[in-house]
Amino acid sequence: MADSSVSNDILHVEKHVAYIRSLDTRRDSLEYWLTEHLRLSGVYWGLTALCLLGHPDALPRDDTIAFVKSCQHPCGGFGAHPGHDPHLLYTVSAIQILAIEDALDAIDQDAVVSWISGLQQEDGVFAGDEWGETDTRFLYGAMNCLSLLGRLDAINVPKAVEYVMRCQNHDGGFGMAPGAESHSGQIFTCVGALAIAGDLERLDKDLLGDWLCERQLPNGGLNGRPEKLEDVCYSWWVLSSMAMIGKLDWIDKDSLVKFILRCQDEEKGGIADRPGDMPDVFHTVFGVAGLSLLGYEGLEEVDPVYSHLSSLDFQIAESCNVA
Ligand SMILES: CN(C(=O)[C@H](Cc1cnc[nH]1)NC(=O)OCc1ccccc1)[C@@H](Cc1ccccc1)C(=O)N[C@@H](Cc1c[nH]c2ccccc12)C(=O)NO
Ligand SMILES: [Zn+2]
Repeated sequence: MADSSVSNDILHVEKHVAYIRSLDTRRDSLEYWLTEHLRLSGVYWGLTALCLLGHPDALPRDDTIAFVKSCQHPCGGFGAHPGHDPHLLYTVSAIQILAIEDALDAIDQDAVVSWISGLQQEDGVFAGDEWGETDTRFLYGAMNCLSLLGRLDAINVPKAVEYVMRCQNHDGGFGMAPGAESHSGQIFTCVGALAIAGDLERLDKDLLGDWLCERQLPNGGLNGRPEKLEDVCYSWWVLSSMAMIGKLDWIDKDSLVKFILRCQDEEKGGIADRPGDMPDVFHTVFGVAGLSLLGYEGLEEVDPVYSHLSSLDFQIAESCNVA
């Protein structure tokens, strides 16, 4: 039960740090074992949240790097956990963790690069693994990874951009494939891919900005598609896309900040998808990242393209001028 004495009009930084640090110790919880298939992403979410909250050293750096290394397969790709098959989703998380820890030289980078470039299809899109399912999420993941490694030269970027533009809908949004319905998450991946490729000018920014700001509901939260419920993580996918196209001021920032703060569990720490629900590390990182983008004081700056610390920009800038 929410303790009425604790207010939810401020960010309870220390509670969230303690919540994240407690995650790895709760091996008794069913949730811990049910999320093994997401573990490497979970480490990325926890580490990024701690960095944005100003506590980068709260997770043991050497253990984190050792865990990431233990997930890499000889083929170069990473699984979500030792023994899990390699997939682009978890390879993205692995490279983002190592970039944040400034430990990219701890892994076989050439193997990662050749595995990712091997996933690009004729039409420019990427498969998530050798089973061949394609999605703009994987195209963005490949661009994110390779630009962090300074190896965008290893893939056909113009072909990837051409595929993304084929996914643009008449409402200005993007879906997971050509003709698929506009969806805030897929918009984030398509706009992020164009940003990394340096091709943002190909977007219809006003039409897309209209679609994105219509995601904001009277309660201040944002949803992922028309008629859907508000959700903290969708607030992030919409907000970061708005930031990338320079239309952040089209959002009512004050009511969104209040919505995210209401989603906190002010006793146990952590942020949920909407007020009153159980918090999890995924919504915690995207809630904090959203507050950072909205300029909430005391938070480290977040990079909307890579959804992690903007202090890594020097690396990204270098790799981008490779494109
Ligand atoms: C697999 N995931 C999802 O499907 C979530 C589920 C959800 C949470 N709240 C409402 N639904 N949905 C989600 O991430 O949708 C956003 C999205 C969708 C497509 C593309 C990009 C972002 C979540 C995990 C999860 C599952 C269940 C409950 C809470 C979190 C997830 O891992 N999302 C991925 C989506 C994603 C973001 N960037 C990417 C780049 C490449 C590939 C995937 C992603 C992620 O954030 N990776 O770091
Ligand atoms: Zn969510």
